[in-house]
Amino acid sequence: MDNRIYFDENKKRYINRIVDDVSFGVNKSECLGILGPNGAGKTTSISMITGLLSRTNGIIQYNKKDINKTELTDLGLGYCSQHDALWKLLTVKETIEFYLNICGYSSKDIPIYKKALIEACGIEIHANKKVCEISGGTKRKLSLIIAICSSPSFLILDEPSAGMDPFTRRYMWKLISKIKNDRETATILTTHSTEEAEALCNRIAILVKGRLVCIDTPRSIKMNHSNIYTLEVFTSDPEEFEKSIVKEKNLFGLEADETYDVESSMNYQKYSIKIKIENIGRVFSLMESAKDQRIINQYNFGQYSLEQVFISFVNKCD
Ligand SMILES: Nc1ncnc2c1ncn2[C@@H]1O[C@H](COP(=O)(O)OP(=O)(O)OP(=O)(O)O)[C@@H](O)[C@H]1O
Repeated sequence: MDNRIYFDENKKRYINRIVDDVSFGVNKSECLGILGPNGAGKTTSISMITGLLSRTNGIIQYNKKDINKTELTDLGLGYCSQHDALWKLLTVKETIEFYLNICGYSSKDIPIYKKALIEACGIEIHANKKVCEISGGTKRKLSLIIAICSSPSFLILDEPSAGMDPFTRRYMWKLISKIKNDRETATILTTHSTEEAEALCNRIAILVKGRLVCIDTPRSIKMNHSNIYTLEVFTSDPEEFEKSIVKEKNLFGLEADETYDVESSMNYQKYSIKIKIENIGRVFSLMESAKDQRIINQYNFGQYSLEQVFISFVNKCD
């Protein structure tokens, strides 16, 4: 049995530790992305970091202030939860005014900040609509406005762009990056999207089954897997390709004890292989000649993307 599931004699019930041995820090002007599959423990981690959930072990500090010994309002924290917590019957404007009020802005300043926030998020045309009348993407933007309206030093975003179309998502990415750079905000965000993590984050922490399996810059994560390549082949005769090109010609220049992974479907083969750099030219030239001989129709050969590295981490932990 997993040692994270144990029986608590005092409470007379089983306890399941969802997140285990997770430790990291985030600097000013830095964005750390927590990347993980469904159920990895991202929201649980964020909930502990923001004090919404208690924890059994460890320390959480904001600028050396312990979260347990400091008033939440003194931490300088802005939080955007995964689920939009908005009042349906307030308008967008009224919602922003309400939060600016709570943050202590004067009645003279509120209209100025409200206008600036609405413009920054590009939601001017929705400003007078009720929350129940705006789309999911606009609700996410409004939730982000609420998180940033106190000008926080620390910004925590749980899947900020969930449910957004690619255009809105990119707009949101620009906005989050601008906040981070202009206000030197330390940001933590969770995401399933390697594209989002790469676009926004200075460092990425990969969380699988409640454990950190990797934390580094996107470039270093990819570089550490830079000897892994994928070859996609479109062919009407996969068996012939496998026999005459992969095996007989030793397509990947592998030693006798080296192997490759292959996924097959009717007209398609996908190989994942560790390749020595000196064999890369060989793959291209053998694939071009296979194309000339009509053994294959088309191919695609390249280095592992961040997404493939992420999938490989998740598969290794299965
Ligand atoms: N209140 C709860 N009681 C018991 N188990 C819970 C509770 N909340 C979450 N879990 C479990 O904790 C694990 C981690 O959930 P969590 O929501 O943190 O994952 P996540 O990485 O944020 O997932 P997703 O990407 O789907 O949002 C899951 O197995 C989930 O079933």
